[in-house]
Amino acid sequence: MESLPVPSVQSMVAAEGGAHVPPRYIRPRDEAVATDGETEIPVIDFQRLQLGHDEEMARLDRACQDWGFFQLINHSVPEDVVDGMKANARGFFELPAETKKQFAQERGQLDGYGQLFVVSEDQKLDWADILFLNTLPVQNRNFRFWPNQLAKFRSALDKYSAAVKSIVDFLLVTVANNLGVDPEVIANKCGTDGIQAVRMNYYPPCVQADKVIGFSPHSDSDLLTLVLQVNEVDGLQIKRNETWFPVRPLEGAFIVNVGDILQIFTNGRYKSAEHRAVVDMKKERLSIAAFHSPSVHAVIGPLKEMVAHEHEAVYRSIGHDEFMKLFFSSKLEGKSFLDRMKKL
Ligand SMILES: O=C(O)CCC(=O)C(=O)O
Ligand SMILES: [Fe+2]
Repeated sequence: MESLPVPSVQSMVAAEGGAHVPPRYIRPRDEAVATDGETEIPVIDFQRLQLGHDEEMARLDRACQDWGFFQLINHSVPEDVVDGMKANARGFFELPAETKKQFAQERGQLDGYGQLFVVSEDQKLDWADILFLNTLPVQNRNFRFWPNQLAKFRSALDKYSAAVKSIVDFLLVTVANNLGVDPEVIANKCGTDGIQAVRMNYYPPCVQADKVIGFSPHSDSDLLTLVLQVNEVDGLQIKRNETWFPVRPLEGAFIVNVGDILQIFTNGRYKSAEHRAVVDMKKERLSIAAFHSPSVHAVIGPLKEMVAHEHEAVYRSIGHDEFMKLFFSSKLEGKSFLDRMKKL
């Protein structure tokens, strides 16, 4: 199978000492950036949700409406599971370039090492390398892309992905309760073959950090994403009212994004979060995102419970496989993809 003709940013930086940034990576950045974003971004306490605190549930509901984004503290993923995943993600990007090449994505496939959303030869590129792996349903796992050079990679990813899935399952029940929808309705969309994928992002330092983008502005296409920042270097930003807010993850917290499918399910009541990543001049940055979507057999469209008689459905309903084809064939351009799901 042919692999994608996209060079690894990491090997490019290693080869040149980062002195030269190829034009294909130079990107304009002119929007306003807030300086005090971290104080405004909602923080949700997982333990309080589990204890059924009404106030915390209401705060979650507001966070999903206003920001589509929050930090989740006091969650139940054990520290050793988080640390094991961080160590193995780092371990992957530290493998020799020749070894990483064995895991290069193949054309038309998502799994593997490379970049996502490369839809044309002349498209501008992100200053980042990724390792993308499908984790659920199990038949979606393509172990050819799971680096067996790292003895503990597989068990670390197994434990981590199972732990974050149980958090997302609980959040989705709480979300349904907040919406006044039977939690079974969302659970049935996921069924026994709900999709989970994990994406490890590596952003090398860049001498012209203000001229490149680590991750193009986008919203995630799924229901809920849990993001873990691996090292101390910040870079994630979230857009609200035309301003980018830098995110400073709280110690031990997950960053949670509402994805496009949850926006569509709720007929727009909840908003998926537009976000991007910027890079540092001197330090590398790593993050791990875990995406959670319904079964491939589910219909993606507004839940009928969310379309009251007086409201019209804002979005079309299409099969999940068709939805994914549409998403991955679109360039990452903020939230423009969702417009393609709007009813005409
Ligand atoms: O690097 C980050 O913090 C964000 C990554 C992200 O948005 C993604 O993987 O979808
Ligand atoms: Fe994202």
